Parts: sequence; structure tokens; C-alpha cells
Amino acid sequence: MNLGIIAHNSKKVLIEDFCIAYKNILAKHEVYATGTTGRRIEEVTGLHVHKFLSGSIGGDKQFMEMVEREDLDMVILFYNPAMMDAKEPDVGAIARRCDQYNIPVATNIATAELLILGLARGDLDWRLNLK
Ligand SMILES: O=C(CO)COP(=O)(O)O
Repeated sequence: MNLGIIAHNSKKVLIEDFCIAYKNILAKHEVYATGTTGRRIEEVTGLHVHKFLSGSIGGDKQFMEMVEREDLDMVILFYNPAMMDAKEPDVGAIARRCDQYNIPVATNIATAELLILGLARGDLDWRLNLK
């Protein structure tokens, strides 16, 4: 399955730790991420990540296009609710689009852990029937 990941700068270490912890599950899937998030994940896990441009220069739009094509099966958006900034990718818009297409989306690590463990257990296999 195709997993999409975006992490705000203040959440980069959190996403690194998450990806290290669940590296064995991620390795069985395709990971897509905005530029810096993807590079950081590659550096700490050694996994290959399909990298978009950096979020602030268009990577967020590339990510959104993939959601709109329903090509992502699960999305992790670690934004910082205390630091909403107009220059940052519009995570609210991406989350709304995920809801429109019924794509499982996690905006915090507690939910992300549920999703990744559910993915490993086959709970998201229904998405395979959409293709
Ligand atoms: O800017 C982002 C989230 O704030 C995401 O883009 P990068 O992964 O390129 O940092």
C-alpha cells in the first residue's frame, strides 16, 4: 500500500522515531513524503522514500494531488497545532480531502500507531479492492 507522510519541522524528530519504531512494517509498503520529511526518514531508517518537493515549495500540492487521485491508502500528518503559519502546508485542506475520499488519516502519534498496527494486521486490506 501507499503511505503518505508530512511532518512539520517541530515534529521531524517525532516522525523519525515513529519510522524507526515501525521500520519493519513500513518496509513492506511504499512511503511517499514531502521533501525534507522524506529525506529525514531515509536517513534514519535506510528505507527508500518517494520524495516530493519540500512542502513549502510545492510538495504539499504534489501530496494533495496524490490524495485526490486516491493513490494514498493511509496518511500521517504531524502538524503543530500551536504553530499554525500561512507559509506552512495547509494540513487542514489535506485532511479534509482525505475525509472526502475516506482515506485513513492520523494527525497525532497516538492515532498513527493505531493505523500502522492496523495496517500490519490487514485492517486496511479493503483498500486493495478499490484498485
Ligand atoms: O513543511 C512541511 C510541514 O510543515 C512539510 O514539508 P517538508 O517535509 O519538506 O519539511
